[in-house]
Amino acid sequence: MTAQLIDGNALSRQLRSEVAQRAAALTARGHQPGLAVILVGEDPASAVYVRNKVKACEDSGVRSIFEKYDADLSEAALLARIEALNADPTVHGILVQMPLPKHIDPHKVIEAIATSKDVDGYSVLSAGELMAGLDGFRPCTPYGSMKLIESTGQSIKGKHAVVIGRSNTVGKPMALLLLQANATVTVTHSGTPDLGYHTRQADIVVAAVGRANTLTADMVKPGAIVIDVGINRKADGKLCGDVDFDGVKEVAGWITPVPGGVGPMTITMLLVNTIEAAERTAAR
Ligand SMILES: Nc1nc(=O)c2c([nH]1)NC[C@@H]1CN(c3ccc(C(=O)N[C@@H](CCC(=O)O)C(=O)O)cc3)C=[N+]21
Repeated sequence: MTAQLIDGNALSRQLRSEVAQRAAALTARGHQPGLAVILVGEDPASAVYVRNKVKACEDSGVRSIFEKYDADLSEAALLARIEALNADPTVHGILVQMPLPKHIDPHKVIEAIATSKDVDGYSVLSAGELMAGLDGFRPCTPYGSMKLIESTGQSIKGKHAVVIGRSNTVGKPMALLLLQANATVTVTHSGTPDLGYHTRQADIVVAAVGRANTLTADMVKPGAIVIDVGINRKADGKLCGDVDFDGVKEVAGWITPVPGGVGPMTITMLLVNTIEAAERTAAR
């Protein structure tokens, strides 16, 4: 193994201890930060992530308000719950776990969340703020991925970063954050004919497609930083990312594992955004 492991659990512990201090300070002033987490339906993976989020809140002194609904909950009922949470001054962040059942329009739901409580950073306004270089909540997965890249100590400015995937929640905001950090950014996707042609030139690769073995050793420049956002379940039930970890770790300079890389950092940045939201309210 030539690559250094970028440990998302270790970085999370470090950042979450800062979150816990800020939460304690807010609580002492009568403003305990609160995060509402809404789960609709029985998707088993969603149940795991949501449990991890609620546990992370408890460990950091953030109050969690967990609401679980049956898959047949109506869209109107969900929107009404969001309205109530918008109006609740003890709730600083609202997260509706995706994916939602087919009969509920996720866009409508996201836009119903007050921008000041959009700690997922999924709303059109939050996306616009990121695009315009304004302060606002950044989506947690790309935000956490930036922290993982920064943790290598390597400067991002002038580096060539290649993002694989163009989703609204990861690929697109990731490209914007890398641009903001003065990287030269290439965004590739399922319609890119020769992915390796691009990734071989990359100093930083962020893989976010949701398909195992998308990035293999022959596609990586020696010494590159490789961030694996993928979460795929293998036939044996184990998790793996989009990167062929065993092959790529022999070529890359730095690499994130799955699990233990981006996943825990997604939750950490959710906590950071929630604290930020609570601090803004307390300052008013
Ligand atoms: N409104 C909304 N916000 C989200 O942030 C959101 C979402 N919906 N829907 C699904 C995705 C996925 N996601 C993960 C969070 C934590 C882990 C995580 O903790 N992963 C652990 C392993 C967990 C396991 O064992 O399955 C790790 O990588 O080490 C993974 C994935 C948040 N998402």
